[in-house]
Amino acid sequence: MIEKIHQTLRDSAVARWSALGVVAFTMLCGYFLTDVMAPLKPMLEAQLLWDSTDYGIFTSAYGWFNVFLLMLIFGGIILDKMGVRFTGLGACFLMVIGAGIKYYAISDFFPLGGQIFGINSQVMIAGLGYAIFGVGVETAGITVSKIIVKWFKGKEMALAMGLEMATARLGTSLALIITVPLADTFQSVSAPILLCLIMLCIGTIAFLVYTVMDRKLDKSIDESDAEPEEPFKVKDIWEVMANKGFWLVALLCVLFYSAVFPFLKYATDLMVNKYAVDPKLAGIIPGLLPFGTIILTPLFGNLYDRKGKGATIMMIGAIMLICVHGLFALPLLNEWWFATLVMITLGVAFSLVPSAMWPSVPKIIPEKQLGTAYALIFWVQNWGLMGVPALIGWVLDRYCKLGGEGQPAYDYTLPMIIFTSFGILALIVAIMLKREDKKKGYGLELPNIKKN
Ligand SMILES: NCCCC[C@H](NC(=O)[C@@H](N)CCCCN)C(=O)O
Repeated sequence: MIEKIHQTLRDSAVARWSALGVVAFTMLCGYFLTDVMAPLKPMLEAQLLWDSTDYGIFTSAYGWFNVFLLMLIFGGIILDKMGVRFTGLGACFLMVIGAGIKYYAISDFFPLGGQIFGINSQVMIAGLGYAIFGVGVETAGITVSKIIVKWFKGKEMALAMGLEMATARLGTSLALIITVPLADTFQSVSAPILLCLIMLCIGTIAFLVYTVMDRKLDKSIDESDAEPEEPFKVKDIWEVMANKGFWLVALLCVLFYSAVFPFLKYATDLMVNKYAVDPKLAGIIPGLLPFGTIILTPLFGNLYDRKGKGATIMMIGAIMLICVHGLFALPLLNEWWFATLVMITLGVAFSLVPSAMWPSVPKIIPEKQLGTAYALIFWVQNWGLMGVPALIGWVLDRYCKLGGEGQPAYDYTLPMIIFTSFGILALIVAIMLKREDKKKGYGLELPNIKKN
């Protein structure tokens, strides 16, 4: 009898996995647009006359509003105060608006030749759209993280987070693999962006469906005799920020992700310039990376749920990251098959760290502060997502130009040394996090599934 009183909708496996499927699809649409321009870099240079600095500026726009206008932090506070339905829908609308502006800037309707602040106006307007989209997709990301904790705490939380990331990264894979063929078929650089825009509209409808499920979950929680959650207060932000474990996760996050997502933005170009892969096929090799993580992230998440060892998993991932970028930096085996093997190894590293890092946050931070905590971590991470692509673009133009025929050719050694350094710093932070866990007893090395 008592058991029955405590039942809520999250105790239904069908309900919680369906809810996950719906929000994960929304994230897939978001990730598709996030990475759609990466394989187009050579085309943007050849057809729209962008250079690497333009591309770096555009790519860094993703974080402009999140970082400088603190939009992500506001997003986290709104999330904790207003809940997942309101915040998630708002985030979806921002993604659609941003994608629309970006499409307009890259399409044939846009008048070429202008400048804003001395920068190609097409780059700036596309950047503006990407910046608005960036606020939307990042806020959607923290909202979905909170949704997963809401449905899966004490259950298969790391597996659920792993599956959500896997689905979202399917969007990255799609972006890397189908973009160039699509642009070629329609003879237009903007065609893939239009497809993203349509997908984002469908993703928004999917989130609308989720809001119905969320309402039902809240109703079932109200009807059970579960303890009501304490409301979020502004002082909670300071509490989160005073937590050393939180800062170590945030630092690990920015260092690790700075060596992966910004790398992916240049990986197609690296394949062309270092491994002499045909530009039409070059997106396939980096496209394997998210594909690998699609299988491995849930697998490692499941391992963490059952066996624990979260802090150790993060350390192993950081070590692998160092080896991978080190191998890309070294002047050896400039062959496509070697690049493919190294990329697959990066996929393993990129599955290990996130599968353990994100589900570790609820072990360090209480649930009512989770929106704010995830938002702050994403905010710190966005400094890297914004700054590193711009830095690499500048380094390529300034120090790495080789002056190939027709298209600019680059020596990628220096950028790869920069990415390797992020890996080394990430390893140091991962070691510190393991020590802090021992001291404070967060339970990062313990399984997530609570045995009844
Ligand atoms: N439950 C946490 C999910 C985070 C997933 C993580 N995403 C991010 O870190 C985003 N801030 C950046 C997304 C950039 C997309 N190219 C992930 O591993 O995808």
